[in-house]
Amino acid sequence: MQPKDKITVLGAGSWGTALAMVLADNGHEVRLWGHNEDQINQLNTLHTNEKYLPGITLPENIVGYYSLEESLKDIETIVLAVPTKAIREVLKKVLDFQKTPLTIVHVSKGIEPDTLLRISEMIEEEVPSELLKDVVVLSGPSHAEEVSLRHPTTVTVSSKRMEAAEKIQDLFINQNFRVYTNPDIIGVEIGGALKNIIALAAGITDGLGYGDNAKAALITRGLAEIARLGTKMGASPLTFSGLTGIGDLIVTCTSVHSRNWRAGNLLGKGKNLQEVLDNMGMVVEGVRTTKAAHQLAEKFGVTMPITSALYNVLFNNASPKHEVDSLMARVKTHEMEDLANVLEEKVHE
Ligand SMILES: NC(=O)C1=CN([C@@H]2O[C@H](COP(=O)(O)OP(=O)(O)OC[C@H]3O[C@@H](n4cnc5c(N)ncnc54)[C@H](OP(=O)(O)O)[C@@H]3O)[C@@H](O)[C@H]2O)C=CC1
Ligand SMILES: O=C(CO)COP(=O)(O)O
Repeated sequence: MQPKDKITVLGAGSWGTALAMVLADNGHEVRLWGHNEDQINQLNTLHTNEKYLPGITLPENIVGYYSLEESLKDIETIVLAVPTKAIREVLKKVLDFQKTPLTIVHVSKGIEPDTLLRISEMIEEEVPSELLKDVVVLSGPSHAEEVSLRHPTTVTVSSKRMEAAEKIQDLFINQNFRVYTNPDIIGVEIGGALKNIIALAAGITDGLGYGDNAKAALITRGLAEIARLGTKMGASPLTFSGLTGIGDLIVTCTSVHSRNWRAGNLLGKGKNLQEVLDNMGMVVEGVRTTKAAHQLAEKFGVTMPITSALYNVLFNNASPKHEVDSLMARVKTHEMEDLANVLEEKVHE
């Protein structure tokens, strides 16, 4: 039997709450911190989080905290479950109180525009090394709505130190929530962040009424460009055929739970970006990540046609249909570029 731990989850949105439920199901003492006092009161009195997981009853061993300081008392492990753009702000507040080293498990999916840092790198930049024991990422095909119903789900954890990843694997794993390890932290973070771009694009083509051929093309060619950039950044190509690569890409491009797919769908139906984001009520990470990936593609000299097309729709007011037409009219090319290069070299030998 795994020893029971005390864990604080920072961020009482859909994913923070669903992961708190997994930890509570495993018998841990779970503190769920959120910055909305009414929501925390509801959590402690009614054991629900109606805004983010309507209709779900939370286990009673999840205790809501509005005071960040209280929530961090005697804690060695935190799960950071806020949108990427809030990470630095929340970490700065944590550092106002924290005097002992933490293991930080981050579960967000994004890349920071302009700095072009992955989330583990942002954490390492914000938290002084003497207060940071390990950074672990948990990622994979896992919509909060289904995790909260205890439907079978698989995810992957990764860290620079495998013992740290294995410890977090033990904290979360149970009959409904299977956790794998993978030593490739770059690949795990890049796959999780960039699949949101392709999910926005898949939503757009669905909104345009293009159907399954277009979606299959986006998933496959999307994975090709994610892997092309990821390997240039130091990831293992194999990671992209795993849960945090193709796995998360499939779920996000095909599920009605996906906020990125839903936002894309509305854009494809002709809605304006600001209107879509204002009405979503939850984070749509792919918008910022498209900006970051566009910058990364330039920095690493990598061709990312789907990302560029989406960038034009989101930030240059381009028409989605025009961008799809342009993608289809690109200069003809090989499907397997690396294989084609090898074969061409052989012909010339
Ligand atoms: N939902 C899912 O199924 C999954 C989500 N993820 C990732 O998890 C991360 C969080 O997403 P998710 O929980 O879905 O997002 P939600 O939009 O559901 O919730 C975000 C939560 O973060 C809170 N928050 C936002 N800004 C701050 C801040 N500055 N300080 C404190 N709290 C803040 C929000 O509070 P408020 O309501 O007051 O705004 C809300 O409670 C994202 O990176 C997402 O990609 C990963 C896997 C699955
Ligand atoms: O990452 C997710 C599922 O694995 C959640 O995706 P969305 O943010 O698009 O809902």
